[in-house]
Amino acid sequence: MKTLIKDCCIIKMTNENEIIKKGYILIEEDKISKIGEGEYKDLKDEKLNIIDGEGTAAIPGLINTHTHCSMTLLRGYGEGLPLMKWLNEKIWPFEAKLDAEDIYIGAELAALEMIKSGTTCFLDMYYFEDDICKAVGQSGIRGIICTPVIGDDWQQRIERFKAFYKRNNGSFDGRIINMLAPHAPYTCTRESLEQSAKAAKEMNCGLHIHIAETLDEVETINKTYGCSPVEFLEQTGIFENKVIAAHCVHISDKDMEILKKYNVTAAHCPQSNMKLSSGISPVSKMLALGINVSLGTDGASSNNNLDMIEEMQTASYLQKLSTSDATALSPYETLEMATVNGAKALGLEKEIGKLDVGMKADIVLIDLNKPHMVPIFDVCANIVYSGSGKDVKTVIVNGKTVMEDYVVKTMNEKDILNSVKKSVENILSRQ
Ligand SMILES: N[C@@H](CCSC[C@H]1O[C@@H](n2cnc3c(=O)[nH]cnc32)[C@H](O)[C@@H]1O)C(=O)O
Ligand SMILES: [Zn+2]
Repeated sequence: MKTLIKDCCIIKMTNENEIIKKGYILIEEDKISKIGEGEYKDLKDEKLNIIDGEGTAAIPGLINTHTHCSMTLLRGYGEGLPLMKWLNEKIWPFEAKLDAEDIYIGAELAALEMIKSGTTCFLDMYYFEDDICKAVGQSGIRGIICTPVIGDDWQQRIERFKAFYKRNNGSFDGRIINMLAPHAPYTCTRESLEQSAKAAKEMNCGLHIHIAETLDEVETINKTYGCSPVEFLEQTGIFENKVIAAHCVHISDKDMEILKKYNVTAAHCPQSNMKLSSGISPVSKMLALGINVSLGTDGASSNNNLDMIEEMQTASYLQKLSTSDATALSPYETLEMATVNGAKALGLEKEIGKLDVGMKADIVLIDLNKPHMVPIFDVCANIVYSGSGKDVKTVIVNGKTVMEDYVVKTMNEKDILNSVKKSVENILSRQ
């Protein structure tokens, strides 16, 4: 069965000037087979499932390149603290009580929230990874699910990763991919970082890590190793792999040169950085230097949601403010961070991040028939500045419709919300 989306505005993300005012997208199997202006002509010969796109804008599914999915269970928990206090005093003690079932429910909640706000692919760093793969696989979206390397049992974790990777990488029609995630330079030892780098090379997979999130971190690393977090990580061999580095807030010009040299992607998380008072990442500067910068929400408890449209708005406004330049991060450039750059970060640029013939059909329809969305002088500005995840009407991933006309088809929303309540009650009752 083929699916035709008709009469929608199409933002292909192939070129800023290539926005189709009214056109169609034809989907065959998991891919886009035709895309064009006006009406699709060969209607009569084909059996088509038709989605009326009138009054919507089609964009590539949004790509969240840094989150901890089941932290949805910690939404609103541990407010008003800076990173280290937040982790040590609130988050880590809470996480110590979670079991596989909690993580599964938290991941379902995250997937549901992502679908409803237009995210079709995300990069995740959380534990009970097998359960996360299952929840995400069943939800219909794409997930790059990592095994975290943190703490004293890092050797076992790296070994665990190898078996985990064999079990899950490429599962659910290729929608699940696995990477290894050494947590951060201040929670990993030199040896555990070196061994993570080695394992990733052996498995030919990517690495996901937090880098230079706070000044505290920079000071700690400087005291311990006499250099910056980025310089230290270069020594460990981490950057000889595909690396997605969350945050990159406190980085020097020299650090940026290193990131550029190794093609490291910086996954910018502006709302989390603002909320934990971590600082402002030099995004415009990195982009000008040719560093790939993508976008992430971070976990729901430092944000407090997984809405990538809101995140785009924050990213753009924050660069305008911090550089004193109103032209900084235009709506189109910000959309690029959440689509094209995200795909590039993950090594999936030939498959997702753009709407074009031969690309996977990961498509989001944004509702423009709303008071806050008219008039339309610049459709990208309407989406990034006037819109939010709540304007996402229809979502297609890998050719399958996971939400149509605001109704999620792959998950039972009511059941999930009930399970979350029960799960949190259980967690709080544990010692
Ligand atoms: N403690 C678990 C989970 C590690 S996953 C990643 C960890 O990153 C934590 N985390 C979430 N947001 C941030 C952040 O912004 N910076 C650093 N760590 C974070 C999160 O709470 C979680 O503990 C284990 O032993 O496997
Ligand atoms: Zn994080």
